[in-house]
Amino acid sequence: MSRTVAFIGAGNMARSIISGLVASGYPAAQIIAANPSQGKLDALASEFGVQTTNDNLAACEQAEVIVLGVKPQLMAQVCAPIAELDLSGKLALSIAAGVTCDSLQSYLGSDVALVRTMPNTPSLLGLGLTGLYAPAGVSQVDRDFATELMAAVGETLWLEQEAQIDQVIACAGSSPAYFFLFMEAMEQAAEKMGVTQADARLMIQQAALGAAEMVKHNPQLSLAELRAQVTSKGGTTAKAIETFEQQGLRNSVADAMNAAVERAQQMAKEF
Ligand SMILES: NC(=O)C1=CN([C@@H]2O[C@H](COP(=O)(O)OP(=O)(O)OC[C@H]3O[C@@H](n4cnc5c(N)ncnc54)[C@H](O)[C@@H]3O)[C@@H](O)[C@H]2O)C=CC1
Ligand SMILES: O=C(O)[C@@H]1CCC=N1
Repeated sequence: MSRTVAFIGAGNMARSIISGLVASGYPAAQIIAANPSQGKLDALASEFGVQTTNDNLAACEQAEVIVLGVKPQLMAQVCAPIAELDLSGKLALSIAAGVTCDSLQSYLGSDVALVRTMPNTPSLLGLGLTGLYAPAGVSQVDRDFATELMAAVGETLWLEQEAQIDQVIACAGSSPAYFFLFMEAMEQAAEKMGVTQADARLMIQQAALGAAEMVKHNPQLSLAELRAQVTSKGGTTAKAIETFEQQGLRNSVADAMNAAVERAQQMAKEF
């Protein structure tokens, strides 16, 4: 049976998960979205038929699972009143970057079982990826429920060490934005060539979708082999790739991913 899930903070990421969950058949009546702004709640209620409230505590009392979906800097202040409730038997699932299990446990107290996750916004379409980590002592039933919940919106990856959550941030949590940036840069370059914005967007969208599907459907081929299939000797792609390599694309990507990890580590000290 589905457990009642309260989303505390119903912003971009929570909305993506809610949308994916409802699309996968999770009963909307067992999802509660709690957020201060009425506009977001009204949109969630009309789009997905979920319950809504601006009372975090009422939502947490009603729910068996509490998804903490607020910004990391608000986590301590949002958890303080929740910790006053009887949380025994409840599962808290955090989606926040840079807030450790130790911090979460200190904010919520020891009665609650904790799973720390790192999802991403493609969950909206059921195409997400969520990294999950739970401290020792969290029951298999709770681990299985967390897996079931996040598997409804995409792939799941259990992690042995909490520090691996920061790797998931760099590779999957933050990375949809890297691809959007790349596509944005391509769109701008295409427009400078005289392509209309609509045509540029369509071409880039199809190339990105097709490339991702080719990766998915050809696990036997390395990414370098897939690239080689497009790259005719002495041809156009070779020139484009040579330009990326000469301008240090690989270093830029590595620096960016390391910067994401470092920021997550820094946030873990702040929040
Ligand atoms: N956006 C993304 O791609 C991802 C975000 N995350 C994590 O998800 C969390 C939320 O991020 P976003 O959804 O991007 O931010 P957001 O700003 O869109 O959502 C946060 C929501 O919390 C609400 N809120 C503020 N104060 C509150 C309170 N006292 N009680 C209840 N709700 C309150 C805000 O009104 C807002 O709707 C962050 O901790 C972030 O690290 C994790 C993975 C990916
Ligand atoms: O930018 C952030 O901090 C959050 C975590 C991963 C994606 N968005």
